[in-house]
Amino acid sequence: MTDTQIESPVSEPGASDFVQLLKPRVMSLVVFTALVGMIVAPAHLPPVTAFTAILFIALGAGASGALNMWWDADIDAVMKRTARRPIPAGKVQPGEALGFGLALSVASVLMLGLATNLLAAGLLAFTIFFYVVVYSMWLKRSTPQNIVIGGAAGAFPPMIGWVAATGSVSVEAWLMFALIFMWTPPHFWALALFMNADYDAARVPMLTVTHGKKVTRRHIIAYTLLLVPVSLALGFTPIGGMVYLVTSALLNAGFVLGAVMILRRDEEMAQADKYKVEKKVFTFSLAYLFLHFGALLVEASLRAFA
Ligand code: HEM
Ligand SMILES: CC(C)=CCC/C(C)=C/CC/C(C)=C/COP(=O)(O)OP(=O)(O)O
Repeated sequence: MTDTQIESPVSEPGASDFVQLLKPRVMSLVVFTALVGMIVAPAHLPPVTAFTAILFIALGAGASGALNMWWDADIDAVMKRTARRPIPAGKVQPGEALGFGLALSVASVLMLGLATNLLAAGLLAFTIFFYVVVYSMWLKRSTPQNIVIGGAAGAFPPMIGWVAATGSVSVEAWLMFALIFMWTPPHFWALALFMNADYDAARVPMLTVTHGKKVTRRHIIAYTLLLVPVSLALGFTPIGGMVYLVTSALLNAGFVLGAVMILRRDEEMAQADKYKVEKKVFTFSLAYLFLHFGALLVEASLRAFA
């Protein structure tokens, strides 16, 4: 982190500033995917243990968000989308965010280990490390492949949920990982197409900045096409089924269509309608992931009542 443009504190930080450090909106999808990973697993935890485990996975994810905001405060201060975050806004001091993030990281890993098992705790620790050190500190500022590799961090939560319940990793857990891993690039690049100015100003080497939007549009369709077989494959495992397969086929058709529309547009067309299609595809990407995991949940309930 460098010491650019971070205002000195204007007031005592409030609880809501610390909640913001946890990146709660992104956390919501992390918690949901972890919960589904836990519920669809073949072994089940007692309800109180399951609730405790999800709470600590959520806190671990939040802790990594706080550490990311501590490290990226200089970038966040420059970007319009992030300038009002607690550190650049001067509401929380960098040292406070660092202490908060470290304390929560240690506590969440220890507590998950005590509540469930060592492998789940180890995976949570590795995920926090991957997001903070590998993605934020290393890749984000050094390569346009940052989000492709770094996206692995966001792909671990369902596997952590699964391992918390079963104590081991399996093909289904890897496929849930692969689904999020392949989904992350089109999810992020759709957004980068209309947020490019922010990354350009902050000199973050996102693909849109280093290779331009035309190349990014091509990358979106390529990764979306790779996502299709990966997402459908889950439907043929013991946690899949017809409901999942039909849902996945429809969602994939929608995502591929969106990616094709993005590919066929140039910058002039996108600017003319204020990136309407790119914005829709970004929103659709969130629904895509949510509904895939939702369909897994439906399959689990059908099995439970069969
Ligand atoms: C390295 C990988 C990723 C990058 C670079 C990325 C980037 C972003 C960015 C920049 C936003 C806009 C946030 C805002 O408006 O403040 C966003 C939104 C979002 N992302 Fe991602 N994302 C990544 C992976 C993920 C993963 C793995 C998940 C969950 C499984 C996720 C869930 C979400 C959600 C739920 C939102 C919407 C939040 C809102 O309502 O504003 N993202 N993402
Ligand atoms: C269990 C656990 C530890 C999970 C956490 C992993 C996680 C949610 C990773 C998601 C990656 C993510 C939201 C990147 C945002 O990029 P960015 O940080 O560059 O975005 P920004 O510009 O909004 O800060």
